[in-house]
Amino acid sequence: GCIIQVINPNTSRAMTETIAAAARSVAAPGTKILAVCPQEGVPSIEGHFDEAIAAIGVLQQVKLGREAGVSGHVIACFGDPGLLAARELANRPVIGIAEAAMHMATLVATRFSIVTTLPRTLVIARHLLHQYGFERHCAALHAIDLPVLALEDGSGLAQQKVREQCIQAKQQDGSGAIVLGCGGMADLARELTLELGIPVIDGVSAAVKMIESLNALGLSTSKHGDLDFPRAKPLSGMFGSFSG
Ligand SMILES: O=C(O)C[C@H]1NC(=O)NC1=O
Repeated sequence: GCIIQVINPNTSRAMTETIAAAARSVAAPGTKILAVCPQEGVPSIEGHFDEAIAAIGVLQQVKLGREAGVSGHVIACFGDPGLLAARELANRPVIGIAEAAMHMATLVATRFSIVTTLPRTLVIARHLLHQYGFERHCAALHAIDLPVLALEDGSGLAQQKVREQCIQAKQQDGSGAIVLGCGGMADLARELTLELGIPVIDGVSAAVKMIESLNALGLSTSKHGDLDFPRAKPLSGMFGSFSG
């Protein structure tokens, strides 16, 4: 069996549990999910500053996962923070939930919509569409205009807003699939797919199955070229723990 490390880059334990449950719901019988989050950092990731802080925690967790011998790593935040840096550190596959969900959407529809949290994070999704080459596949992006942790406040308001945005996207965007733009929405995909009759895709579960596929194909992060391990050099202060 194999172990897949699923990293919630924010420090919200409730969201880590939501993410872990989504990962476990699709994991193959022989796959163990190791759900983690950084010891220190940001409680939610809602912009460029938060992403920069969260990326350090992602790298610390990837290093721990590599030392524990995990068979792959999932970065369970829709901004995929630290993705390429993590691939330099890792010897196994590293997949972000945004790229995973976007890839899956292109396999079932010619165009997809994205539903995320705060309007200010729409630009992050746009940057990823450009980076991954999916701009022409994305018909529209929507935000529920609630903070990320509203998904964990127990009121159900954020979940209702996600549902409303998905219904609007299905009716207005001309897209055949919808990508959920937050790790905290991971538990909503199955029910929304059934209720709305359109593929609603969660990147956490998509990424877990992609890691299992890469493992089954004997494929892992290429260490030939720019994703080779970082060049050795003395790292000072808090970064010393990355040395060696
Ligand atoms: O960008 C967002 O809205 C969602 C993103 N932030 C976060 O803390 N986890 C996420 O998936």
